[in-house]
Amino acid sequence: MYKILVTDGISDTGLKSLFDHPHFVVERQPTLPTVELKNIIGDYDALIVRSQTKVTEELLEAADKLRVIARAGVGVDNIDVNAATRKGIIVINAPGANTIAATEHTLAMMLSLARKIPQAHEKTVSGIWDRNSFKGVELYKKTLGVIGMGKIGVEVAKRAKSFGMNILGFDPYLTEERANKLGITKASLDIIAQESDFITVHTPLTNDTRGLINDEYLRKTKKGVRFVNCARGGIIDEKALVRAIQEGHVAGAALDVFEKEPVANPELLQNPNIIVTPHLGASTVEAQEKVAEEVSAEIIEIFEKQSIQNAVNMPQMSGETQAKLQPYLLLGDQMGQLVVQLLKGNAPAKIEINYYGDLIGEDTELLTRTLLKGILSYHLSDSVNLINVLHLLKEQGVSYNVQKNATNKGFANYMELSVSQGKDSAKVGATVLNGYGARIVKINQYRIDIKPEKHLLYVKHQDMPGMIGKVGSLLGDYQINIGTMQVGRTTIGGEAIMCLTLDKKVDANVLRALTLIDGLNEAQLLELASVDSFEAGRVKPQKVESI
Ligand SMILES: NC(=O)C1=CN([C@@H]2O[C@H](COP(=O)(O)OP(=O)(O)OC[C@H]3O[C@@H](n4cnc5c(N)ncnc54)[C@H](O)[C@@H]3O)[C@@H](O)[C@H]2O)C=CC1
Ligand SMILES: O=C(O)CCC(=O)C(=O)O
Repeated sequence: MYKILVTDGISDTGLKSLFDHPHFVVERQPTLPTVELKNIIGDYDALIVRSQTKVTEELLEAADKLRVIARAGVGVDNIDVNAATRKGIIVINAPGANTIAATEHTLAMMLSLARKIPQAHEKTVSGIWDRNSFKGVELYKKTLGVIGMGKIGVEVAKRAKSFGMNILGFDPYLTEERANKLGITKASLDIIAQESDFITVHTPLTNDTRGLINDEYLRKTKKGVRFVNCARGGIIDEKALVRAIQEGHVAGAALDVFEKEPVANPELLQNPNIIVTPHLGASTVEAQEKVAEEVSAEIIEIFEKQSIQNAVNMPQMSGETQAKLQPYLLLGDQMGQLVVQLLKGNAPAKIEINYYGDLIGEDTELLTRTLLKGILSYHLSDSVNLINVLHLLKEQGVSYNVQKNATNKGFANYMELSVSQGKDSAKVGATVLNGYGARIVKINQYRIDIKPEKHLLYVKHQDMPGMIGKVGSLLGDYQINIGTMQVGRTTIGGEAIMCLTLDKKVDANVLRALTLIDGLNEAQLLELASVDSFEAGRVKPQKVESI
């Protein structure tokens, strides 16, 4: 049974799939301050929040069982994603589920700003019939600058066009071709400043966008410009905005989000040219049901099928790429485990990953993380997962390098993993053979061909007659059945290897007996995760218990 804590106002209808699920217990709490939440968070496997609950590092320190933090919405700036990543906690969100709500709110705010609707409403309900103070402006034929042409920015632009507005768009990812398709003009921030009558921002709050609209930018804008911010407080510098409005350069602003929420700044709240709403962009019945539905479905997928779709702290990839990588994931994890054992339990200081063949055309980030996780899990066991593996590597001071090679290694696809620590090094090469599945085809300098199995015996010996028979009969004496046996050598009569798959684990006595065989230099037992303990989920190659 998994325990889910839901804080903030989240739709019950949207949470139905979790409430109805026999493996989940859902408990609700109002928005709680960190000190109170800290006392209870240790009991829960997942936490669902909107934007009010602050998921801080301090809170996460007490979250010993927590596997998933779900943001029922888009922006995750109320969650310390880095701290969650360090703890290996998956952070998911519901991108797109509230796009229409935020888009419509932006349009509502722009129209309200243009026509002074909130001010007129307030005066009318107070009993004053004033038809002179609220002359507005039209949107028709005006220029709208949209900064951030992501999901919401694009939908705002489409709707604003239907008002007869001319749209200028700025986004680092906006291409000329896409702008043409949307019927808008791709513009620089400076052009937007010089030509826009209205400017609306739709970016996340990042180091780049904090204070994007500041004194300097405002000075470049057209006199009488109006601003809308339904994205994140802080993208527009509030003090600079108030100054520009007081100076009469900016005609007004409509703000749904603030540098500090709840907003208390009287300069904003008492300015007659600034209209405000309390972060209501996503507050529609439809959006709230949808965000809750999406995160509930995703939580069920993660816990039941080990599959993650919208993790903020995991590489995003298409379903097609996930499907293509799937056959390599278990193999990648096993290669990692194998190579670190070949290093005789030393922790590697350097890791090299090389991809060849079909793999060079794929987004291999997930596979790389899987290989690295396989290595680190040998020493760090369950504390390492695909979320925190890069962080843990950095913390351990292990460097890694990934290369995609155009040269051919004789297989349609091939990956090679090398590790080193001082003078010691180890290498494993593997491929997935069409119709035959995964194969380890190289161990150190030796070519072999083995199907990865849970129990492997790796033997180094002199290349001389009778060795295979001696090893085989000794294992037989101990009632150990051999699945497959492969030999490899680089020179006739030189050092050779044997790699055997065994039906059960051999103990230290067997290893000692093996090393007494004349000509046998070394025998090492290697253990790999079995297919069952890997549970090949689409993106989660590990049972959630060991995330
Ligand atoms: N007021 C509310 O209740 C709501 C607010 N939001 C906020 O709206 C914002 C946009 O959301 P979506 O469109 O869903 O996100 P999105 O991820 O689809 O789009 C964001 C866009 O901003 C662009 N961007 C990033 N840095 C930029 C920069 N320096 N200059 C220009 N563009 C930049 C990105 O390239 C991306 O295209 C987010 O901050 C989100 O948190 C979203 C929903 C509701
Ligand atoms: O949950 C909310 O109401 C806030 C929505 C929001 O700001 C977001 O999704 O980024």
